[in-house]
Amino acid sequence: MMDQEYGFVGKKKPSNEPQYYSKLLDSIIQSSYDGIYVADAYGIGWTVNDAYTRITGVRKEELINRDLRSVVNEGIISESVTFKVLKEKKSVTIIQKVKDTEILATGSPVWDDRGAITHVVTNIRDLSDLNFLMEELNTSRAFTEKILAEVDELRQVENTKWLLNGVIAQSKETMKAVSVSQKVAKVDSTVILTGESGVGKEVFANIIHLGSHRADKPHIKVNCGAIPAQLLESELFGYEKGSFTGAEKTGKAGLFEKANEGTIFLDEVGDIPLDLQVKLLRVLQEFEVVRVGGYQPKPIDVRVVAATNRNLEEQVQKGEFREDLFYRLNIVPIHIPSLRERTADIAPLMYYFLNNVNKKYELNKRFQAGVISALESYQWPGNIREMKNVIERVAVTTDHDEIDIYDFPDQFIDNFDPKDQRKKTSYKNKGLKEAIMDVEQEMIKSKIQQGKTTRKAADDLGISQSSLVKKMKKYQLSVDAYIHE
Ligand SMILES: Nc1ncnc2c1ncn2[C@@H]1O[C@H](COP(=O)(O)OP(=O)(O)OP(=O)(O)O)[C@@H](O)[C@H]1O
Repeated sequence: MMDQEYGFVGKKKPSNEPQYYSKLLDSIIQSSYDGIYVADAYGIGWTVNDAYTRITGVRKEELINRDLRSVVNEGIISESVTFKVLKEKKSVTIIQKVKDTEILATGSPVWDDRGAITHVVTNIRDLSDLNFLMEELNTSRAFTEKILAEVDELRQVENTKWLLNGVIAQSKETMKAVSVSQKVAKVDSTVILTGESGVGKEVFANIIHLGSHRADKPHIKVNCGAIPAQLLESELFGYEKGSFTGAEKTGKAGLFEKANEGTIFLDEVGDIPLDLQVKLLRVLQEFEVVRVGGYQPKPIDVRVVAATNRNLEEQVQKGEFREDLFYRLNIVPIHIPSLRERTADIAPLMYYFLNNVNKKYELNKRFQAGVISALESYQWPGNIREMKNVIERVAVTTDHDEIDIYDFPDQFIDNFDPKDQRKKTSYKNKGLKEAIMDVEQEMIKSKIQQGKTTRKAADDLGISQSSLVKKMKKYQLSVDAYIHE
């Protein structure tokens, strides 16, 4: 059965003769890819394989039956691992020089039944082979690191896309504010966002919080102007039990405490009454809060982002805002321009809000040609908030799908000058190039206004999707605000 298992059936069984094993051992030693050299307990060379000669260039006759001491003395090998093994009575690995080749030599003792060393088997490897492998490993490690860094970068870009998802930034002015916000998000400096009501200061506060290391910690938003002055202190800093009538029995943590480890967004900071401003200044200086009715300061780790639509410098001059608090808040000021100052954002914002309403209410509304340019010249006193609301209102109240300028409230129509519109589309006073560009822009706008995807619009216009996207960029028609399938 065993014979069958091992494939000896019909063949000659291996001999038990010592010569047979000696031959077998020799062929095992010869078949090794590593160099093998065996010496006896006296340091006399016993056998050596061809790989040893291949690696070191030392011929068999220089080693076999020769005392290793003389081999070392003749400088054939730099030092003997065999003698080290014989001395230390254990396996030893050294780096050895054999005829100018650096090799890694591992010597291992062979023991007899009485515990004496009879031979030392030395296994050698060319270090240049190993160095080569090491280099390859390092190269492949460096390559892997590069790939990982690229993956990280891509992930970062993805995160940025996600972060900016829903934030339209087409104009240079808005892009600059976005880029400063993203930079400042990485550090803990106090930021003050300034700009008229409805320009998107809260949107920028979100960019800062979400881009910071505090992104998964609380983001507490306080509209300081909306909370009655007498309540604001206890809202911001909390109160101890029984500190005033109507207070919760257990006391209450303030918004600063709730924002611990995260970000607190102090909207309308210019509305904070003077007496509270002192307390806020202390918090910003010491980073600790004392609850109303309490004495014990509590340390807090909060990043402060403030916003105001007032002119704080003017308020300081009038004595309505503390100068020291102003400088504390004004570490990184970011001004968000009004919509009038960034007209390049108007068209993409309009499409963006109309798309949102269409999706939300399953509508199919689109702007009639001319509506966008009329709205571009509107003054937008209420900024983006006004635009968002008016587009939603017009989209849901009109019966027809094509939104006309006359569907907008009166102040928009008052602003709309049809003669001016005609002038805009009259090419008489223009050069050929300019007139062609105007027609091109008008045609693209009108296709896009029909709510078409860039692919469909490109088909209709008889150009490729990529050249449509290029042209949209050229005419500053936001590409991101449109659908691309
Ligand atoms: N760049 C933008 N892209 C898309 N939507 C925006 C953008 N900026 C603002 N909005 C939208 O406009 C509206 C008003 O923005 P937000 O509340 O941030 O303005 P604000 O400056 O903080 O106003 P206030 O001074 O009154 O607090 C919000 O619905 C917001 O989502």
